[in-house]
Amino acid sequence: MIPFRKMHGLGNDFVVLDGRAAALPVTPARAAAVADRHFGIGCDQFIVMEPPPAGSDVFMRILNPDGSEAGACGNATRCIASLVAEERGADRVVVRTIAGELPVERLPGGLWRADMGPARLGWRDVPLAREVDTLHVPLALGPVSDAAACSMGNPHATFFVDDLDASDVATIGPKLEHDPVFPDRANIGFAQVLAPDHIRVVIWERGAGMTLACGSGACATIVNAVRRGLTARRATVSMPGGDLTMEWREADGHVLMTGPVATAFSGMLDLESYAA
Ligand SMILES: N[C@@H](CCC[C@H](N)C(=O)O)C(=O)O
Repeated sequence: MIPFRKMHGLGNDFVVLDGRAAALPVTPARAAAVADRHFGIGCDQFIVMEPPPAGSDVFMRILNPDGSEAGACGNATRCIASLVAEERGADRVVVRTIAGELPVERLPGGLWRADMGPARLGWRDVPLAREVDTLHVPLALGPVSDAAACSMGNPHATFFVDDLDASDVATIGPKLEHDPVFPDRANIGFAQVLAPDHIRVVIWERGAGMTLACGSGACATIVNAVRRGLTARRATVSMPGGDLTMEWREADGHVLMTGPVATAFSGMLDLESYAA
């Protein structure tokens, strides 16, 4: 039996395993089975803490409920950083993912600020299947068109809409996720600018579906909104699960994300009882 912790950031929820002391028998199929909300524990992402490479405090492996691996998960970055920081009595830790190093610091009021790294804006970075302007990707389905794309260590596309409540994200999102223009698929955001410092967004997550919040999606939203001249570099990004405070820093192009972390419960998991 393996101890697990169920955490979330704004309702974007995670099963967290600690594989730092010894390797765990994690496979994509087992992660998918545990993430299943009816036959497993249920989560948006299955997270494994692994020994830290040099220069970082923990390695965070991110698996989606379909078993695919992701390079970034903003909400889990804050959660895992908070665990390691508590262990060490530290206020600042560096989380490493397959996409890079993410420094995270504790702020007053139970908040954590993650430096999510630079937004990558080239078509090969996203990646897109062919050379197109990432600020105006020629992609349209039903009522939405003209996506803005970027990478936050994982691929994102944002559609700016006039009325988010009229957008059928759950129907359109999966089709856009699998559009051939995204060779690695993509997380799809539907964003409504409310004010120069406030955006609402709902994200259809690659490999996961509808989630209450997506940290890397909030990063992509502010980046694409600024690139389109729709908002300032600092803004609140509101999602169904709550708000993140975002900044796309001018000096170095890094995206800073501030928000809460929470543990819902912990328990023991018989991982090997799931088919590998
Ligand atoms: N919930 C995450 C993003 C998780 C990964 C994503 N589904 C992908 O495959 O890229 C976040 O908070 O950023």
